[in-house]
Amino acid sequence: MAKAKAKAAKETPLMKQYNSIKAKHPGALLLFRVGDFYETFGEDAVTASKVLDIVLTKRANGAASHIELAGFPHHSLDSYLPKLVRAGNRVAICDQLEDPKEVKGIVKRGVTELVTPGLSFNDNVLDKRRNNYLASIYFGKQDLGIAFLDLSTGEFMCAEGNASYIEKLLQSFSPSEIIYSKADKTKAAELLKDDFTTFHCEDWVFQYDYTYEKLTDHFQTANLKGFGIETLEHGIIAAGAVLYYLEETEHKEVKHIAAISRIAEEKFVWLDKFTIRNLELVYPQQDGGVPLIQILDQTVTPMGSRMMKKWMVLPLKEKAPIEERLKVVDHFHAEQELAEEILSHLKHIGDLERIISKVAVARINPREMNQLKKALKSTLPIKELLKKQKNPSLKKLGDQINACEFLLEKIDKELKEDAPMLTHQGNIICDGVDAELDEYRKLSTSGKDYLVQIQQREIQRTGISSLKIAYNKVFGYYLEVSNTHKDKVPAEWIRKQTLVNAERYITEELKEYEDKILHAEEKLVVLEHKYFNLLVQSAGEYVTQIQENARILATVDCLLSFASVAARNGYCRPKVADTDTLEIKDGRHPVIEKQLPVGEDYVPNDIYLDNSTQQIIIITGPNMAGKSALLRQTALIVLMAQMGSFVPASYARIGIIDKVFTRVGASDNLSKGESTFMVEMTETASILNNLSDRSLVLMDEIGRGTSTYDGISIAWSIVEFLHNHPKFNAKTLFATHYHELNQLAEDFPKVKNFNVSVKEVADKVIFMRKLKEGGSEHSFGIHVAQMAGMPNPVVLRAAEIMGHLEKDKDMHQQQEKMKDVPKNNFQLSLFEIDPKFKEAQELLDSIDINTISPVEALLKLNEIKKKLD
Ligand SMILES: Nc1ncnc2c1ncn2[C@@H]1O[C@H](COP(=O)(O)OP(=O)(O)OP(=O)(O)O)[C@@H](O)[C@H]1O
Repeated sequence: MAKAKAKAAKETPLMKQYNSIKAKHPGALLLFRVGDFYETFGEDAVTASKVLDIVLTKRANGAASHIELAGFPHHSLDSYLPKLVRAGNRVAICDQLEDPKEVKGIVKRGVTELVTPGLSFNDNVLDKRRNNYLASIYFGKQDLGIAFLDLSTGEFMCAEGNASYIEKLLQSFSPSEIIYSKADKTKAAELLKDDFTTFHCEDWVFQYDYTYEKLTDHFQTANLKGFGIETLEHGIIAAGAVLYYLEETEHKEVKHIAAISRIAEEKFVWLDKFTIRNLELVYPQQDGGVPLIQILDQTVTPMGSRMMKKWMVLPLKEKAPIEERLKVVDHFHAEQELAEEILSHLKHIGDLERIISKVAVARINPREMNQLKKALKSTLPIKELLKKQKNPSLKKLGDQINACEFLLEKIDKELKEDAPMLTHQGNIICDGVDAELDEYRKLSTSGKDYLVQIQQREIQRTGISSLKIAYNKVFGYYLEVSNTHKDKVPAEWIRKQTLVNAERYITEELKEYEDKILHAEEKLVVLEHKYFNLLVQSAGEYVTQIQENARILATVDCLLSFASVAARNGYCRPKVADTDTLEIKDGRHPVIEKQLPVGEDYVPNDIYLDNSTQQIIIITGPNMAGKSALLRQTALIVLMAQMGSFVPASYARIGIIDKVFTRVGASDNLSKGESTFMVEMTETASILNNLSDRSLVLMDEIGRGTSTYDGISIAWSIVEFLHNHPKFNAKTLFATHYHELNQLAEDFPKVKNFNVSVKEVADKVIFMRKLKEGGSEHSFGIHVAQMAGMPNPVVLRAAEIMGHLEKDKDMHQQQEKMKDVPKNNFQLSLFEIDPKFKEAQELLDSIDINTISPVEALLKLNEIKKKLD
């Protein structure tokens, strides 16, 4: 203790101040403003020098010792800060809170912002085409609450549900940072693995009353009913914690967060986390892969691109909104000229959504304000064009746009077109806004001319032909008179200095101008700053309207993108219906068809599925035949249709799907210590436990990860389960190498066999890629091995072994054997499927038939009925 005190006493005052600020922000790298530099000390300096590649030095810390030091000029903050944040650091920016010129001794300093990966306004930290979400998770007893905030756009949402729903949302929104309560460290680690940057807050933050109040205080509402989240207890806790975290990180100006919404689970197709990944909707599974979004996203504004990402992970499942989107796409598709014209204006809009957020938090710079003007200017013609359309949705969108003409005019009148980025550079405000400002500007630019005028006038008045006006630091501007003209100096001039050949004078007029000139620049900066801030304030009144404009423009951008992609790629408008049939004619894979070598055409295929005659299709065919492509393209066509996009097919009738499950391809969990087979079974189990009557299930090579017999048996029993399910007829595409599974179609009427055809010509396989009815007889693995360039001896030897095995009785009779599988062996126990059946069974078991009265029996029956409802 005494030692620490002695050490503290020896520290320089600056380091004392540093240490006290640093102690308040544990876990953050502190950028400490000293003069024109941001300095880092100690371990922070070591980190900063490594991440930023700047020099690490040592500095004497009073008599205490030496300390590491690394710094950079303050104007480089914008380029260095993103690097620090992207390297996973939380960065506290500590600024000087007083003007050093006006303070004796040490200036007051304080943290003005804590930039974390999930909370940033900095354009260099943010990716234009992606939302930057901070997530907050509350672990309830059973369910979890979750909230997402994009501080850069003001978008704020919450939801609650079981762990798998939360996982799905995390996968969909991929937040840059997640906060949770300290007490839930273990649960969080289990849920989040190492996949996210996390931060834990104190436990007391995650309390219902506190968080509820935080939200109502922020939104200035009596309750949360208007946002539709009043009953989301867990969601509220998570969302309130986000607001606490904003305060903790010094984000106090957040009025652009004007609302919170519920992520309406019931409106969107359920895509489990494997499916979003397996179908490569927004991220490729492997480096260099192409996700679907790359094909569909031809948006021209950043907010359009961000909205597109949301549409991709949240496809709709209600007919009306899907139809609404499709009709607009159809309209743009038919009216290419209109589409082109709107696009030409949209291209000038820029990131209106993020710019208006910057207005709300007063972080906008003059150049961005000009971008806002440009955006408003381009909004107007878009509004007019939309209003003129016959399509009612477009008309409505046009009406909803607020052109903010008053603001546009104001910016136009007050802000200089070529205003620089930084306010202290001046040249921001137009002439005519303020007379005082105009005068200072005149003085600062033409001040020297005034001096020349004075000089000329005085030469004429006094006859001192060699009269000069000059400047020095000691007494400012002066008149210099050579000794020959000394006697002509007027009486009112004040002599300041005598040189060998000349004398120097000042005059009252000169001093007045000097004062004006010298301070003009300074005052100009202050006044420009003032009028710019007033302009920002005026724009601040339009935040909600412009946020709404941004949303509308983003929607139009996405729909235009769908239309242009459809035109470019020959897609057709799907028919969506509330039926249970799925019919696709000449379907193609939207990504693979783009990647085929020149001259090779994608072979289109038909798919038909329904719940009563053809519920499950077993697709056999050799490796490389195109089975996986077919499975994926079916799901992608369904999802594209339900996003509101046209689809790669000649005809598509989509009975709306509410859940898509995929068990496709090898998983990448191997590195996390789970075997391929275990992963496969976990994913399959999750599918079978979550089915619905409108599900689309894709299973590719189930059972590949284990021995043949195991694999066939598991695959067989899964198909039986899906077929015999007492409640749900999930439409299923089942791709397999095991031609033995073709036997299933004999026993189960809703199972049909198809194969992706190949031709064998002179010992070679030609892939026809055509889906045909019927099973296939054998596999073609050896031919594919040959195609892959396997050395010939290996191929020949494999063929030899195969011939030998085929002779083997047991193997040869496999297919025969499958015929003898005990029939209807599955007898799905109702009670295993749904817990409510179990409860009903328990009630039944508890009845003693011998003693129960008729009335009691009726009551019991009623109770059982209720349980099963
Ligand atoms: N309909 C098609 N038209 C043209 N090319 C196709 C078609 N379907 C697939 N292909 C091409 O064939 C390749 C292999 O297809 P896919 O992966 O679907 O085969 P597979 O039968 O699932 O094979 P495996 O059993 O080895 O996984 C694809 O990458 C694609 O390039």
